[in-house]
Amino acid sequence: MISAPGWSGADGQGSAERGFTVEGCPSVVPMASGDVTPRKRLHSAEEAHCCSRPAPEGAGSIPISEETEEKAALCQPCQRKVSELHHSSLKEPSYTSLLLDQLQTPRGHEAGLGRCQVCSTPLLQLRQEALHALSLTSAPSFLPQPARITVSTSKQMSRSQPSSSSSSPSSLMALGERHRVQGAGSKGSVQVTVAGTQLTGSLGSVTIQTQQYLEGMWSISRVNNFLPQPKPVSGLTAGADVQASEGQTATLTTATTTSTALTHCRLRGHTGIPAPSVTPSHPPSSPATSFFVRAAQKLNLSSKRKKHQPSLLHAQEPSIYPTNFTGILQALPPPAPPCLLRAVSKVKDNPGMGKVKVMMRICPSLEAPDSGSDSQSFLKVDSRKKQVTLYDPASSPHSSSGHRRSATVAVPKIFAFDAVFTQDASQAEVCSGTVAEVIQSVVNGADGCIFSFGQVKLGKTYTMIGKDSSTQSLGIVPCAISWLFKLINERKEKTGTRFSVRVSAVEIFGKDEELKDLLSEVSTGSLQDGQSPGIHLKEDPICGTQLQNQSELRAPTPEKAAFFLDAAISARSTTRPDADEDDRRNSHMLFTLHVYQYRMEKSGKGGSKVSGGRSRLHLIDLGSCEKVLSKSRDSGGGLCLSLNALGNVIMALANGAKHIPYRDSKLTMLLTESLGNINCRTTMIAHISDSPNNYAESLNTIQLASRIHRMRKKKSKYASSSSGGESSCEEGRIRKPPHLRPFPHRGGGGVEDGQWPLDPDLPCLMSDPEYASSSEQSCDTVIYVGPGGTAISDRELSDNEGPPAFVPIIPSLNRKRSGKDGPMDRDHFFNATLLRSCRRDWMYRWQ
Ligand SMILES: Nc1ncnc2c1ncn2[C@@H]1O[C@H](COP(=O)(O)OP(=O)(O)OP(=O)(O)O)[C@@H](O)[C@H]1O
Repeated sequence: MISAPGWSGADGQGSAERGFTVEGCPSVVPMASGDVTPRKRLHSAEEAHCCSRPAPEGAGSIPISEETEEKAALCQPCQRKVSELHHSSLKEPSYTSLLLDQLQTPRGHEAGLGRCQVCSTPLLQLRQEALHALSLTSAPSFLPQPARITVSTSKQMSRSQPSSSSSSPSSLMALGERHRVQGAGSKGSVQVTVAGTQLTGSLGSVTIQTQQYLEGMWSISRVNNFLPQPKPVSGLTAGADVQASEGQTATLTTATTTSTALTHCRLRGHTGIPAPSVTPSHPPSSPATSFFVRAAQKLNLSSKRKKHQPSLLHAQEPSIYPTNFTGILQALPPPAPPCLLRAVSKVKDNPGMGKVKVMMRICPSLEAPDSGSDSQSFLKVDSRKKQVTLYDPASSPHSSSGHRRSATVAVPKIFAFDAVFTQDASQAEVCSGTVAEVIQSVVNGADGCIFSFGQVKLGKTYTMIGKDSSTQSLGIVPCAISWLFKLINERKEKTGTRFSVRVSAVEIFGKDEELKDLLSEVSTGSLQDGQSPGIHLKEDPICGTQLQNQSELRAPTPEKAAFFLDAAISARSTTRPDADEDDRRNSHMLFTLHVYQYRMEKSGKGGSKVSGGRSRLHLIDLGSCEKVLSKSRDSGGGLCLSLNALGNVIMALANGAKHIPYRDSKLTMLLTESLGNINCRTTMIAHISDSPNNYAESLNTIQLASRIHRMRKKKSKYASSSSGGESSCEEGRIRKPPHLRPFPHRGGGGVEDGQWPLDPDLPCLMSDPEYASSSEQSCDTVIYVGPGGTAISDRELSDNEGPPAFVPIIPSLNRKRSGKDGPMDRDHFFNATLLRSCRRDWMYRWQ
């Protein structure tokens, strides 16, 4: 311990704690600290010896660069002490390390070090002075003397040195202390503090200069050559992980920004040149130096990485689920097909609602390559005509597949579909060909449904979900998520409509068709609650069969919706490692995107009305049909009952049967609307194999698909549970685009005006006699209005993250009006639901 005459340790604590800046006392070397309360010291008896000079107002720290000034500020014993320390250091280099050690003494231990009884200068300061003098007289390569650290911010400079050159802002700071710039405003400093024992005897902290903080440009000051001079390098050496290799922890603190902002920083020398880099041939001279060199390299590298590949950083984030569609959608979302966005501004005729679109995907056979010629001979595709021609391999003269040839040559069977995707079709082709139109309908207010269908292991899940390994392998569900949000954003910008998207995911699994809420774990955070007891199908007299109590979680971004997809896939029973063939065959996943939308509109009489509603996009990955299409139920050993029931429903629909056996299975109950209701735009993707060995199964699938393709949907006896944008009219008669329902207007005008003033692209449906059809009478009502019918702003809306409450039709209202206006009068219905809405606590938070 160094001691000096005239030193007392009594009052050292306070000033040591507070820092070293002294305001209004030129005889004391000011030290950099923003926390100083120097006026206390001015009033002390000791400070009576000091001259008084008022500091500029607001000067947090007074930079001192003139050695003579520093000397003059000290009393004579102190000056002697400084030169004594200085000479000792010059004589014995190890003495410098000793001084540094003492300067890094934790603050709590400084109480006993004391200060000069004449001028109150702390002993620590004298040591720093000695080291500073040493640095001025030593060679530039002198490394272990970083007692002075340049700390500067533009704000500081402007305050404390309004007329001085900005190139010399410097102040002193005790090592090991964190420096906070007081009142730095928009500009501040960042200090890297190195904690740990290995740096004893060397630098403990360095402050990163933030001269161009506003521009996001950061730099580290090279202090007394602490960081090596910048040298041209051929390449950057990757810095080892600081924490791991050095056993040190680096913490970043800043007065005005968070530590994450540092990832944007660019390290530069204090002259503004590029960040210092070192060649491996110049090894760092001390652990501290090497630490900061590596830190600088690391920051520089991460900044470059971030600049060039911003999204990949996110993609690398590991998923907590087996799949990571969240990451791929965030980093590399699939480009939207041009037709998707083109249609945003061109909502005109909307044909095709009255039937299920059927597309055929031919899956490459996993068999030996020589079977390719067989495939050519039994299956021919005309993509332009969208036709598939099947030749019975048994009757083919070229057959080499072991099929027994029949005596007569069978007539080729030709089937036409809405699209045929060959073995070579990419996922992108399939997705854009199937998804775009359905999404447009959903954003326009109708329901949509896409489902895959086919025999075992033909790529149904691959088509619907795909793989998360690349954008090219994404399936329909992730693409639909990404494009739906894109379309919503376009629509939002164009029309001012506000949207909210929610997600639900349900599995029907097992031969008993159990229902499982695949998102219950996410919504409750509970692991054991995968099979929600509350989820069930409910028969509603107005809306038909509805799924009740499933989790419906808000997805403000596509990434969030993809996160729910990851969660749902993970919770699905087929993801279990012990899932067998039967499990896979009997597992159907219904992933639904619920789109809520509304907009305020001016009505003709100076009032306004709110229109909106809900539409849903059902994306269904069906299980496999194993001999499901054979004539009798008994013929299939591992028969999937759900799909058998689906086959029966489709047959009944295609044959125009009066009774459609929807209730035979939960799956068909859920698909009732999608298959039978004209208000839902449905697309089926049937899968067949290109192997002649699967001819029988392929023929069955194609025949069923063809029936569905010819089938006409009918007006449902139930009201659509969606907003019912699509008018219930016969196929071919639809001339109006799907539409949102108007809510009751405020202040006149509105519904009865028959006007739709805001969106010229959307012709008014209110004048259409078919508009007042069952489709507009939803049994689920979305609440967008507050008390008094006023619109709720984004800020006012709250979101309990729960599913929207089910708002049943009030039976009395229904009875009262049914005789006159059909099942229920439109305005009466709206008023009823609006009344309920006003009482409702929950609201949606809009994006
Ligand atoms: N077009 C394709 N391109 C590349 N791989 C494919 C393709 N179709 C299917 N596969 C692969 O074939 C395998 C089986 O596909 P998938 O699981 O999607 O079939 P599935 O019909 O859903 O099966 P299951 O009968 O079990 O429901 C998967 O590994 C999938 O990646």
